[in-house]
Amino acid sequence: MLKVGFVGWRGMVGSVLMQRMQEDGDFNGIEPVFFTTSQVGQPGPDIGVDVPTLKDAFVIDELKALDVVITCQGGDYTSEVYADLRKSGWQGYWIDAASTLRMEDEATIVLDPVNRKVIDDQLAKGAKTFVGGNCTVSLMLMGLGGLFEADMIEWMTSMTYQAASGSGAKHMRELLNQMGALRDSVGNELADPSSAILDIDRKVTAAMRSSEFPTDNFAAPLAGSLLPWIDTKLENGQSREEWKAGVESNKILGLRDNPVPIDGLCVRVGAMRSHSQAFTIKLKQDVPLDEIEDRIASHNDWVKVIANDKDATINGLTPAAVTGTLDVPVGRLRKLAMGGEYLSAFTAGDQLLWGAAEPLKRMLKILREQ
Ligand SMILES: NC(=O)C1=CN([C@@H]2O[C@H](COP(=O)(O)OP(=O)(O)OC[C@H]3O[C@@H](n4cnc5c(N)ncnc54)[C@H](OP(=O)(O)O)[C@@H]3O)[C@@H](O)[C@H]2O)C=CC1
Ligand SMILES: N[C@@H](CC(=O)OP(=O)(O)O)C(=O)O
Repeated sequence: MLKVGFVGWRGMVGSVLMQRMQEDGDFNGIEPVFFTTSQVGQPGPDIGVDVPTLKDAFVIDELKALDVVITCQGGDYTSEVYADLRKSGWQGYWIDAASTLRMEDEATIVLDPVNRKVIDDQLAKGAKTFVGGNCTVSLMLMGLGGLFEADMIEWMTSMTYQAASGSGAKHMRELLNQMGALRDSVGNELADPSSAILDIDRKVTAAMRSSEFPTDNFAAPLAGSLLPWIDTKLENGQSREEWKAGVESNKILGLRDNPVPIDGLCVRVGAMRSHSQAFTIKLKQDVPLDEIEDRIASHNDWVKVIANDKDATINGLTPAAVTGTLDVPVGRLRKLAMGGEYLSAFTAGDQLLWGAAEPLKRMLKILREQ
């Protein structure tokens, strides 16, 4: 029976992983061991079977006893522990949600509905380190996998609309507090249907710009606004989040020698949980729209083509519609005015599921099936 250690199980990604593993009975047939960086000796989570008390996630000898480590603890933890654990001679499987190791040669980025063959090839070569991809990258590939599989894309841009949850729990709370502060700043005016909208607008803008407005986490107003920068700046002017689109997608697809150029702008918006993206896709050829729709829809069990009309779009192609589901709707599919080789598309998906927890959960399953 595989002895599997879980680190970071009570964080946002980790909690979703626990929930999904319980739903699918994934704790049956493994020996789970739970770790912590802050609560050593406290009871482990309730997963329906007895588990030992929490172990210290920094003790290499405890980790060495495991066949598999799954960590959703974050990049700092990976940086602190991974190299020492490997140096100690540990030959187990490391499955990680953090970005730290993604572009390392020894790491395979996992998204098995898209790159099962790459994963199997790496396993056959003895690979032991498997990392989930960036959330927007994984969701883009789940949505457009059919076009990549058919080698139809010459280049593409991805313009993202990323939810507060991508930054963590504290940011989700801050977004709600910002929304509440804006609403409270005009409570009296909203109660009076005859109050002037320009007065409401002026007061809301003043509240947003006030030093009292809660911005400790985002460093700027997000509610009622947006933030066109995510993560740190690279020398070429890209944000790190934008850089990941090209390098991670091509690594996932195994296209290192002949990469598809993918670039765009990453924007934080006031959605709670679920990222959206708008794509401009330059096709290699002018392919009819119905063939494009068929290829997208038939790629995997979760992608759904949404008809390019208003009702279907606003009911099925939004963060509100997809949050908490594994669905990856793709819509707004139409040829752009630039010509028949230019395609637009829009997708939304729950970044805590396909964007984070689900690929890790499925990687553990792949290891168990070996
Ligand atoms: N958020 C996202 O959408 C995505 C995140 N990732 C990556 O996954 C990793 C983890 O991210 P995320 O889950 O957002 O991180 P969280 O901040 O939610 O959790 C990380 C750790 O914080 C500790 N912690 C401290 N206080 C609390 C509390 N009150 N409740 C829960 N946990 C607490 C826990 O460790 P302990 O029990 O040891 O104290 C927990 O494991 C990161 O590397 C991130 O980049 C990847 C894709 C998407
Ligand atoms: N950066 C993503 C979330 C995330 O954690 O990404 P990564 O796993 O690539 O660090 C966001 O802010 O929405």
